[in-house]
Amino acid sequence: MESKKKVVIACGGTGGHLFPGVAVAQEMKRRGHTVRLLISEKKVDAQASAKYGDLEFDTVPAIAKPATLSLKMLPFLWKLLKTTAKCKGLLRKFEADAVIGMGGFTSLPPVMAGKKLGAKTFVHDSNALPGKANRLTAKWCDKVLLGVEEARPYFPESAIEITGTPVREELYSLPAREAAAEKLGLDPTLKTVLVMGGSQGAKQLNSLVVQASKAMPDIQFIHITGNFDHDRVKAEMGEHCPNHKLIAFCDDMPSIYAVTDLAIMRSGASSLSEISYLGLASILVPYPYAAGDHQTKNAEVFAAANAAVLRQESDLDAGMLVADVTHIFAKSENLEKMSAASAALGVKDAATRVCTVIESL
Ligand SMILES: CC(=O)N[C@H]1[C@@H](OP(=O)(O)OP(=O)(O)OC[C@H]2O[C@@H](n3ccc(=O)[nH]c3=O)[C@H](O)[C@@H]2O)O[C@H](CO)[C@@H](O)[C@@H]1O
Repeated sequence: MESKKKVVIACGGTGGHLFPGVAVAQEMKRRGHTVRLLISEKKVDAQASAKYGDLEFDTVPAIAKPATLSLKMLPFLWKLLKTTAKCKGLLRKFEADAVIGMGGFTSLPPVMAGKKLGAKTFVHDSNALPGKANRLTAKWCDKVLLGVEEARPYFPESAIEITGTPVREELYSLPAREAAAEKLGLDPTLKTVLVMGGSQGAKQLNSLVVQASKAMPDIQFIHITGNFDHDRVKAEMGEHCPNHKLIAFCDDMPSIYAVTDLAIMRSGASSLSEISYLGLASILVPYPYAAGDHQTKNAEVFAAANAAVLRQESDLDAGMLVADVTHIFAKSENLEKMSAASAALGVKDAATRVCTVIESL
């Protein structure tokens, strides 16, 4: 019989790391393993993990490496060592057999601690252009699990497993559109556009969508602004916008996706794994300041497959957004083709694939 393992999943820092970590935890638990998630002390992690009361979380300090070699490296290295020592304590107490880091420098100390204690170590990277922390960690960990083929050239071939990026189990089956629309205060019969800015800010995109929606009164918009930008967008929208609903942060993505016909969003890897899992069409506007412009690389995968329209924020105006949305909705076959292309990029069994690799070592 398969031996049961104790697995630590390091997934702090942003929703893009946390939610795939939750997805892995849910599947490992379902298979009878014991799991513990390490997240950061940031508010965003506390907010995003709050609804997963059946999972066990510990916090470790968030670590960010300075962009350039400077004196700032000294406090970074000190924090790295201190946090690794703290992680060693947590891992010893938990008697971890395996540690998987879901990306970002916040994942580095737990995986380093796991390596020092002789646990099996893994990193998962969901992006087409992998992050620096994962490229560093991959040099000495047992397996590198990738969300997309495009990341393959950045890692040692012998360590690679292509798994896709897991989505949380509540997305496996969505509520009915009518029920979800009622819950969200929307009209289920109207074409519905989801706007999702991502964790790092989408001020300009948020403003452009507000202008664009005013020109498309027959289409309804459900717009996640991010906590930081909600009041500004609300003020900008003004009083009478019956077709445009704002949410600061949503802890019920299944309902949101159940009513979505088209998404206008950043191209963070986790959001992309979700829309492809669900076969949703999109207009992608990469976050312009993402490290190495990796969101453009993510979006290019979707645009090349005709699953999405790719627009750079610097070139975009409200008129272009109106034209894109109008064109996509003009014929049902436009949306159907994009949706089918999106679904073809989705990896339905990503959680199973990740867990099978962890179990195999
Ligand atoms: C700016 C930046 O560098 N962001 C990076 C960050 O993702 P970042 O956290 O910005 O964004 P992602 O799109 O990857 O993930 C967002 C996640 O949050 C969820 N969500 C979002 C809004 C909300 O109200 N409720 C909610 O649950 C989404 O469903 C999704 O699961 O890590 C990703 C994975 O390495 C990268 O691809 C992104 O480029």
